[in-house]
Amino acid sequence: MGIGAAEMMFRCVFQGSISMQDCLMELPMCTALHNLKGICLSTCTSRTTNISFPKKQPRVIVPCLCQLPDSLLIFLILVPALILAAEDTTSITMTWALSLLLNNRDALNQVEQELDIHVGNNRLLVKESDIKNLVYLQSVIKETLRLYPTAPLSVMHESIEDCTINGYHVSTGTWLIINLQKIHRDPFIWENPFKFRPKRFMTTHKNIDVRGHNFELIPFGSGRRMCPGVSFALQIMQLTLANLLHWFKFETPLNEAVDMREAAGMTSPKATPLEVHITPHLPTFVYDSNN
Ligand code: HEM
Repeated sequence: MGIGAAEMMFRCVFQGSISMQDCLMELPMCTALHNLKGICLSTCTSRTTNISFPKKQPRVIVPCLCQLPDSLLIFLILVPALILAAEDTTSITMTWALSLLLNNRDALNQVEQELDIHVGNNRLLVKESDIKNLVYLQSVIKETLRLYPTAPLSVMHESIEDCTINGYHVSTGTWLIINLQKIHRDPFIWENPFKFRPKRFMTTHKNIDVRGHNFELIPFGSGRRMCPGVSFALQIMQLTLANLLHWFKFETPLNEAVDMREAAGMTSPKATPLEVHITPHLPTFVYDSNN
């Protein structure tokens, strides 16, 4: 595939530079989609030919979508879009969190201690109700999202009317790209901005959260188009990371530092795969139990 499916959708939705048909041609070929793709392609072709687009407007996806039946819309567009938006982002963030912890063994020890205290080593599952007690782990996730926001340049927005922000005139139709990573590493806001210090969210930045209210930390964006998956993402990441670190002891091969180089793209995955050695962390009988 010359261009990623996500990027295709992006260009289709935001720039109108690629038609919906081309965009759908690039969707991943999972079995369900393979069968449904043909239906959608023909549906789109027949439906879009009768749509008249305003002359000056680029051809965008929304008018096409509005004409699809709801069920088709959900299965062909919303479900893949949600999978695209949800899968990469959470797995990339968890990989960075684990990498940061492996390069900062004190922090890793602290997470393990917290789990020992609040979950204990005679219980297998960390439950949702445990998360409120795992404040250090929550801070680890926040600090990871600060240093490695999954969408470092967020998502492009376009102003729909002239406005003035902080004395700067912004005309209608201006494209706005926010450099989240730059804001998250601003030395005027964050002391030692490049250091991994989860504790800052328990002390100096205790009241800063990631839900779009504090503009110094907006990995999920802010305002009416901010990420609707924020609560789900935080819950999944906290629960998954807590369980992984509770079940296993993580180490790097030969105890080497993890390579923290980032790959380029709309999202920012690690440039190289994360390799770890895992060994059981709990007594054997706990793994045999179901609790
Ligand atoms: C670490 C996890 C995640 C991060 C960092 C993240 C980040 C973002 C960002 C920065 C945006 C753009 C906001 C803007 O335009 O200002 C966005 C949009 C979006 N996200 Fe997430 N996201 C994550 C997980 C998820 C999950 C789990 C879901 C779904 C279950 C999801 C669904 C969406 C959708 C549907 C949009 C588009 C919203 C719109 O345009 O109105 N995201 N996300």
